[in-house]
Amino acid sequence: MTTLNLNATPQPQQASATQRPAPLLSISGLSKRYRRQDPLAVENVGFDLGNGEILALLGPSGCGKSTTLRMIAGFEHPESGDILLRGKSILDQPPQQRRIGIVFQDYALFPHMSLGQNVAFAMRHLPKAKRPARAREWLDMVGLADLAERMPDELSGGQQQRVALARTLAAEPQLVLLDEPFSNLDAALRESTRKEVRQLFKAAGTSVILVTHDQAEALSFADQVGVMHAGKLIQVDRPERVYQHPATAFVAEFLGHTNLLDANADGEIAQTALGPVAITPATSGQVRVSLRPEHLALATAPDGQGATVVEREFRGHDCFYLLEQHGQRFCAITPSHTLWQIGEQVSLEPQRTATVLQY
Ligand SMILES: Nc1ncnc2c1ncn2[C@@H]1O[C@H](COP(=O)(O)OP(=O)(O)OP(=O)(O)O)[C@@H](O)[C@H]1O
Repeated sequence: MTTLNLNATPQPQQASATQRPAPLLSISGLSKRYRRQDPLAVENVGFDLGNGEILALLGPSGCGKSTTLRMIAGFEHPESGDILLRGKSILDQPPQQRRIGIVFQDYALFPHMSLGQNVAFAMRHLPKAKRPARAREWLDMVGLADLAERMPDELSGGQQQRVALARTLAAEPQLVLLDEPFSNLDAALRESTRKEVRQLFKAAGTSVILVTHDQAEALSFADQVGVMHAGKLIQVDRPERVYQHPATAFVAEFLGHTNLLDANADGEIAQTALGPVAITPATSGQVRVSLRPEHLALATAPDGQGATVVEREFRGHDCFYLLEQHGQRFCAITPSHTLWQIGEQVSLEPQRTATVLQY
């Protein structure tokens, strides 16, 4: 288990090139506009992906995630920028030459072929005689070797998704792109499938880019999370860093509930509507900070003092509260062993360092 030191000095958003081995994929200044009258669908996007690394591109509908993926795959051509795979530009290569595997939402197995045939179909780089045995190995890797003779319509959605992955991996791609691959699965299956698929990629050492608008999926599946908004890549960092130290109010709010507080900073402390709060990075002047609801502690306050509980959502292991103090609203999440009722007076005590946001 990783213990987060929330008071530590923030690390740079991306480690410098000298600390990291040469990336598998390096994207710089990537922009795309579909029609002249439209705004840029993707604007000046850049990031690196290391060998065996999983990156999630996360953002709301229409922010440019799929367009970025389609440019990497070669289905769209960028207006500007470059895409380097193992140090060489692939912009002039057609999709089939890029050796990039893609898994879409509708995993589209060939309905008239057995699972074994579906997987073998992807292995055109191997002699025909070797394909069935190798197909079994890939199916074994996704835990479905016993079902090689079955037809796709004889499988559950999660099993079909695993076959689609086996088929993608069987082509031995340099990089795998996943476009919302779990969104057709029901909630319980989605969680278990994505856990299995992550283990599979890690075991195979596959480099992956996942596109999703589901923050829980991005945080649990990826080694790095890139948050996109209106065509721009706002922040790329480890999941715990983007959650604990969001760069902007948009990132903070897209990754979960937060308290956005206007504050007057003086070094490592800022004055806020909740009193003095420790902040990072140290700064001075008027700032806006993000304080997560689980970083606020509640305690019973005398009548007429503190905040009033306005809403309460009991969630089993914890409880989500909406509170009002001097006309301002705050949210808090506390363990459910102690519960406050709507209308009760509580004091709000910041427990952790708040993050100074960029405007
Ligand atoms: N073929 C197209 N022609 C014109 N505009 C397009 C085309 N494809 C996407 N767009 C526009 O480009 C922008 C980015 O779309 P994109 O599909 O990349 O977003 P996204 O983040 O993947 O969204 P979603 O999560 O809904 O798939 C949107 O404004 C969209 O309407």
